[in-house]
Amino acid sequence: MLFSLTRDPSNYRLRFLSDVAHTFVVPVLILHLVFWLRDISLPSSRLIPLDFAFIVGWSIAKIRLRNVRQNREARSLYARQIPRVIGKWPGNIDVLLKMMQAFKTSYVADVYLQLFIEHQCTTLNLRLLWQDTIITMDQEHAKFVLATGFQRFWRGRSQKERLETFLGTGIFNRDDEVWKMHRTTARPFFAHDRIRDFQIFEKYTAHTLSILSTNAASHTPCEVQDLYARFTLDAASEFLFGKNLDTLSLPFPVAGDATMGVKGSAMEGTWGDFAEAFESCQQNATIRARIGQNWPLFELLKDKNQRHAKVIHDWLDPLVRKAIDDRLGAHKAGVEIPIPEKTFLQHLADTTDDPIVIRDQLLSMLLASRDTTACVLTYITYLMALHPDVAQKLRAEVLEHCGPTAPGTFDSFRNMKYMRAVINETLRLFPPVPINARECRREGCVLPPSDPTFPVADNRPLYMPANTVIMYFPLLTQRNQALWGEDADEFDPERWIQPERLKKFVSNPAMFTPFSAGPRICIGQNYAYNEMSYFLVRLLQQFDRFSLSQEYQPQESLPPPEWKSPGRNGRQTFEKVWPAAAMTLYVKGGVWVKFHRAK
Ligand code: HEM
Repeated sequence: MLFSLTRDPSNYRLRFLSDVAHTFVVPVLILHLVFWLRDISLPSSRLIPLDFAFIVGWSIAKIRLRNVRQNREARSLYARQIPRVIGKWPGNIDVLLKMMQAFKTSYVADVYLQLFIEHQCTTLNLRLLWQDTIITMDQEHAKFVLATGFQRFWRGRSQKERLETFLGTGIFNRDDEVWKMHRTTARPFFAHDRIRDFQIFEKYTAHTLSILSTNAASHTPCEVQDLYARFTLDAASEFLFGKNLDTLSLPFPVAGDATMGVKGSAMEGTWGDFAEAFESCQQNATIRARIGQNWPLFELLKDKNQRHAKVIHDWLDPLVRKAIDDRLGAHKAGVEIPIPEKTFLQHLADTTDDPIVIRDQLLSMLLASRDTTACVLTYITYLMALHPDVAQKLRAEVLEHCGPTAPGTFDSFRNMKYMRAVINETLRLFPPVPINARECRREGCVLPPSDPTFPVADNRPLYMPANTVIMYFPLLTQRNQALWGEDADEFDPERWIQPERLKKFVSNPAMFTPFSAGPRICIGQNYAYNEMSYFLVRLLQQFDRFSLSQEYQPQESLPPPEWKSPGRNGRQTFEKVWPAAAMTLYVKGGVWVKFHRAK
């Protein structure tokens, strides 16, 4: 009974208390039972230290036993253990503290990259607080987890616990049958003819560009991360539930007056409340992941996502209620809307009566469509500001295929090779999901041979323990010099065009997986390419230069000087913004950019 209750991800406190009981209470009970059976009685001055010593001894024995079991299983599979980080303090507490400190100022994912370099391997066991936690930047291991060994992994309990209050039963937070049900429901809405209708993109692109034009006329910079998040949210909300949330009409952060929000700029009003809640939930989920499975210790009395989840639910619940009422009304009147004319929300309301399931699925879709696409557009704008030659070349291609006023079409996107190259190169350097995780199911397994990043002396494959989290890093794999060449950190769209360089990726597609891979590959990939291409065509028809306005960035969002100190390498030595990750990639403090109208 208790076991099944602790398996429900919303009972994370109970699960944590049960773990605590197993560690501290069970050994003491056993010890006292032995004393009682043997009729031994000790004064508490001796009993308490004895209890303590027994708990320590019990825990050490459990860890040793686990090691023995894992070694035995690894041997039986002709595999070896994943190399382990060995800190100076028990439980690698020193490593954990060092990592937590480094997270505050380090370049995105650099904490992990340094560990890989130090240990000269692409897959490592952090063993933080005696818990196995595998990290990998190995493209072969990530491919196995996501695709070829898909059946052996799932999102697992720890990920669901972290996200339950925020994403609940939505597609990102479920496995097996519920996940399949969500995917089957969503798939028809991403069919070719649905996503080739660009009217919605036109409407919200026009609104976004009118805002940019007003700012450009007064030479005022714009905070693009916030602007693009509104563009993608408004477009997605109309696409998914036929309703304009109209966040593009709400007040914007003011240049020179903006302060730091949870991720980007702080905003006010109802949009500010929603954005703050949305971003806080993502931030909390990331902090929980860093702490590991003992995070409930810090939230025993208060779930830090509860308040934020309520703000988000208050936004979505009326929409869900209306969809269910409309469906009931239509049913009574004997009206049946054909599937091609239904919105995703109407379709969801037809498949279930449960408002919570509908809301959770909507929320997952909004998260998927807003932050990811906005992230790519933000980084494209940033990179065009750093590389005016790329902006010029892209603009020339846009004018060649669409002229100065015609909208982009599906066929023109297919022919705009440079556009695709710029988008892919941005996705390579700044994948919107830069870090992700899965959990090995109840049986351990063997990972395939490592990629060629580091020489490996022992040829035996690595053993992946059961019920263990594995974190993988598309951002590190996609910047790995061993796979991409020495210029892996440079922004160079030509690598997607020059046949010799493109060959690398064509013969080894697992080195580029911004949309993930395998059965859970992104369902909105084509929608996203279309939306980004559509927007870029319109943007470049009107604007030809973009300049960063770093003087408007909040001071604490500027890249820290130590990124340029000797011994540092990679993009951090020349980055002009602070990329950071909280479920999705973003720019700390947002990006202030001046747009220059084409003559
Ligand atoms: C540049 C834009 C995008 C990128 C880079 C991206 C990336 C990803 C990635 C990496 C995953 C896998 C996450 C995981 O398994 O943990 C994913 C899943 C998903 N994406 Fe996207 N995405 C983008 C845009 C979109 C859009 C626009 C939509 C919908 C409107 C969407 C809908 C989804 C859904 C529903 C899933 C869950 C699939 C499943 O679990 O079966 N994505 N996306």
